[in-house]
Amino acid sequence: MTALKALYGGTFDPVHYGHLKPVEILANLIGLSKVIIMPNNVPPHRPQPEASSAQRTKMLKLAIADKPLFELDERELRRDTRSYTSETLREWRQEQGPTQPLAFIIGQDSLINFPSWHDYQSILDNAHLLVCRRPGYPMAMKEEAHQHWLDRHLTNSVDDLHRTPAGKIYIAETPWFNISATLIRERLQQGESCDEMLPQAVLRYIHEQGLYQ
Ligand SMILES: Nc1ncnc2c1ncn2[C@@H]1O[C@H](COP(=O)(O)OP(=O)(O)OP(=O)(O)O)[C@@H](O)[C@H]1O
Ligand SMILES: O=C(O)c1ccc[n+]([C@@H]2O[C@H](COP(=O)([O-])O)[C@@H](O)[C@H]2O)c1
Repeated sequence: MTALKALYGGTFDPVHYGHLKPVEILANLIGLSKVIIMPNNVPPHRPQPEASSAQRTKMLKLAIADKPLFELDERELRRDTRSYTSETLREWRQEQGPTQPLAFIIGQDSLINFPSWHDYQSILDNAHLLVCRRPGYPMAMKEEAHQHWLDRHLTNSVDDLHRTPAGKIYIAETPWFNISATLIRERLQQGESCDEMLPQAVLRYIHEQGLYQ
């Protein structure tokens, strides 16, 4: 059996424990030996981040320096156009061949908005979706047609993820972490502590660079 490979895309402005901890637990639950973190360059569905791509990448490097589970993929940083996941996964699929099991990791909030993503249907042609739970977001889709789409692709079987190349959605029983980059940026701006929310090395870098003031 070929090992399932998983890509974890995000804006990471900044990276925090709400990104890292659920995914470490997910990796244990379903047997992922690597998670490839991929910062976007031009987020498709939100304003440009406060930190530059170089600063967000540096923060990711600091966050994963002592975590061998994670490695970094900078491919989206080399594109100046919007970082559409469908394009990235098409390219990754071509590199990995048609039978390699591939997955894209998202949080529950991203799943709810997933049908608004560019060419979203094609994403499942190239990868599975692995979803981490997140507090404050519903588990049901907003529109009935999208709920049917979700139901058609849902699986509870970890074996399915490892044995098929793409096309399944797996909602993992990961714990809730009530942390967001927005909350961290707001707290830092108000001079409030964020010590428990992100790695110390990332926090030090934020202060050194004068970010989020
Ligand atoms: N606390 C969390 N629990 C589970 N998933 C999360 C959490 N925070 C972020 N994610 C997921 O990580 C991915 C990257 O998220 P992103 O970089 O936008 O972080 P964010 O905290 O949501 O940022 P912002 O507050 O700026 O919108 C997304 O798929 C998102 O759903
Ligand atoms: O392709 C799209 O249309 C699309 C729309 C929204 C988000 N994404 C991707 O989903 C990941 C999480 O997005 P975000 O904005 O929550 O950081 C990140 O890799 C984004 O580039 C992709």
